[in-house]
Amino acid sequence: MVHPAQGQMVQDLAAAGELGAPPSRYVLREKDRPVAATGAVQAAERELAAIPTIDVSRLAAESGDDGGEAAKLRSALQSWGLFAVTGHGMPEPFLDEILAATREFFHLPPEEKERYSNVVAADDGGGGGERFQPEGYGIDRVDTDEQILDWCDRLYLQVQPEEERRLEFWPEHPAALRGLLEEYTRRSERVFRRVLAATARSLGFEEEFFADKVGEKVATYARFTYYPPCPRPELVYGLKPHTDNSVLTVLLLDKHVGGLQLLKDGRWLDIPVLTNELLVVAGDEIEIMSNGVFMAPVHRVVTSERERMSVVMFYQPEPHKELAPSEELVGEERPAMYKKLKAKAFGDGFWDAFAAGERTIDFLKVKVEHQQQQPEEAAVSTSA
Ligand SMILES: O=C(O)CCC(=O)C(=O)O
Ligand SMILES: [Fe+2]
Repeated sequence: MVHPAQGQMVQDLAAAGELGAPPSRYVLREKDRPVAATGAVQAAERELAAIPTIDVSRLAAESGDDGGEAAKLRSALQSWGLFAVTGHGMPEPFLDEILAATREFFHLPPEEKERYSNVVAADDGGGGGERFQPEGYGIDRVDTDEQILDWCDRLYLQVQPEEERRLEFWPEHPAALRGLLEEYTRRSERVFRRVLAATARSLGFEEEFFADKVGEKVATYARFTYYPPCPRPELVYGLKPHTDNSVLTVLLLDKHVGGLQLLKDGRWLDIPVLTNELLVVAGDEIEIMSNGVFMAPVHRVVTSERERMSVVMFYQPEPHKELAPSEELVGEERPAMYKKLKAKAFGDGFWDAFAAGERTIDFLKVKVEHQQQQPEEAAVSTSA
């Protein structure tokens, strides 16, 4: 069974024109609305985040002398949960080509994109019907009438391991897209591997510390997101607040239009538009594996009157791997903050959690409830 709203692409809505305001399905409750919309009037209220930058080429230093870059990485992950990446070795024209191909894909006629639809024939025998699957082109999963929908369409593809690729969902047009995606998959994984190794080193572990827990055949998913121009950006989310289902996420952002925001110390900050830098974000799985030393930051996307794109790579552990706080990071001072579960169970839970607007860690009740001091006791001790 597929929810009737599943078939409505945001891009088609936006293109129908004369759209005075987004339909009610997209309109946020007042308390959730992004206060600082992209209009000039509110510009003064917006706060551009001075995010840390890490040079990944320095992280590779074999001698171990990286000029303090790993220490910087640890501090960036602990205070921000994300950072801009330089030294990734990808030439700017290459990144531009990927964004251009993404734009070209989303600008194809609807019937061309529908060939890769994430609504497929139900294969449960008998009755026909359709079902939603994460892979392919469309909107994110709609579960209920009440769910407020995000102002974006996306193409979601598993790119690794290679034998898991379902090429029938890889667009044939524009012709350059497949090759670009293959090349980007290779290059982006190098960034992921380097950052993961340095993350381990920054905690005093061997470089393979996290890599072994993740496995050689990381499950990698590419998400191409298209945020159509929105007539009333202050009423909707491009993408609702969430943390990523990943160990780490590597993002290639639109070079012209901002919109990504980070929740830091209770405030939403704008991630600046980057040019030749990538962005790395810590995901739920590193939060669990590090026993909360690194926390996945909550982020969201706000829209504007201009279209926007991003190409995002999610790196997840091999599905059969156990996801758990690393023993070396658990002790009397720091008891295990998360329960053990299979990487696949966590990954599957993400989609239910995302549709419900919750963090997977909360939705699946992965946090361990530690005995807290009772409020009465606290009151007694302070008044004594
Ligand atoms: O489009 C963006 O800037 C961010 C997208 C994002 O957070 C995601 O795909 O998980
Ligand atoms: Fe995200």
